[in-house]
Amino acid sequence: MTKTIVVKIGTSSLTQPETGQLALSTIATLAETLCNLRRQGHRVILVSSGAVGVGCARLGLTERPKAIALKQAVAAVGQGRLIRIYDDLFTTLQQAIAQVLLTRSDLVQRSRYLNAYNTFQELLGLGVIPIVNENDTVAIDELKFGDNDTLSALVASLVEADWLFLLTDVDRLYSADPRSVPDARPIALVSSIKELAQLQIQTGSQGSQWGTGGMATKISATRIAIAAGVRTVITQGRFPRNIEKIIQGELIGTHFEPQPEPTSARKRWIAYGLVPAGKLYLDEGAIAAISLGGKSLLAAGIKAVEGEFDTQDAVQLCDSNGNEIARGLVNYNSNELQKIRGCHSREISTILGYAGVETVIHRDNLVLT
Ligand SMILES: Nc1ncnc2c1ncn2[C@@H]1O[C@H](COP(=O)(O)OP(=O)(O)O)[C@@H](O)[C@H]1O
Ligand SMILES: N[C@@H](CCC(=O)OP(=O)(O)O)C(=O)O
Repeated sequence: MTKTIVVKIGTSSLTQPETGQLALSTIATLAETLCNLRRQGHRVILVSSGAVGVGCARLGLTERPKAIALKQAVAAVGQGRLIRIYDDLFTTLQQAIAQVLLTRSDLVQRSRYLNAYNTFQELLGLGVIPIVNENDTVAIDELKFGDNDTLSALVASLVEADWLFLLTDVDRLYSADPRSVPDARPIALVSSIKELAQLQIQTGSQGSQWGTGGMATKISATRIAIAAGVRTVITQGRFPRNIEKIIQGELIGTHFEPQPEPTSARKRWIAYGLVPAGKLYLDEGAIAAISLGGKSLLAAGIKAVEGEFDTQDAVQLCDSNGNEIARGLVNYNSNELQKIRGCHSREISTILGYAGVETVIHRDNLVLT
């Protein structure tokens, strides 16, 4: 049966740790593996990091630049070389590829989100393997994916993939970073988002020398993917052939079971496509009503409002410690909410001087995260 498979490979797997030069044999084996999957009839998307790492190697820089403009310039050098190498390898294997460079704002606007969806469908329909990266050269700080783990999960969610493979330089997820905690416990299977939270994985502060987010971004990406119904696997990039073995049923790496009832496409867009413009801090009653009762959010349950936002913007809903519980589209802007927070819905028209809707966020526009 045809499956949609998204594979994300990180800089740490694409490059040699000592020299920063490309790990050519890994990339070639990855290309062969993805071509095999295509020949078996699967639809394949590759999310490839490496623009900054390859750009650094090309320019003789020995560490990842911190200054934004330099990083963007280096990414422009590296992305061209990276795609050239992929094109050479895939062309040898008679497989067409496409370069898809996305920015965060491509997913914010609903029309552009749907446009990205249509383009992926068209490419997959043509039998092409899209090779996706963040458009690092133009991405601005306030509006970027920041790491390709998140980008790959959003792409997997967008195309409703069956599988997401996060290829990295460790063989699986551990209870803590195995580099600094040698007796960290390996994890083979995580069967729900709840179990993932209960495991309380320690991720340290960052990843390998060239990687961006370390394991922390892989875990948050996994949450996005499994909520969208995508089976996710964290495994070692050095052995790309394992992807085929895993699809055939071998338990290699760490497997995350998808949520049985995935969140709807529109709610996924609200939760992960949009960038939240503010925060609403809720009282216990409101938290119980939205998370257990499936209710809409009313003004009475809002304790505090943070940020400046407009009607229909996305906001985060948090408990008093700032932990996010849900996201949603607001029916009032931040100025209005400052005035009506904590008030009963029937008081809204008196306070604002005009009649507004009863709910601050209707349950159809509210997603538990
Ligand atoms: N709990 C954990 N389990 C496994 N690896 C972890 C964990 N916490 C941190 N890490 C580190 O995350 C690194 C992989 O992340 P990163 O360098 O960003 O890779 P990539 O370039 O593949 O995205 C590993 O090298 C490992 O040291
Ligand atoms: N877009 C950046 C990669 C960002 C990123 O997430 O890197 P990595 O942690 O190696 O997957 C690049 O191409 O260098």
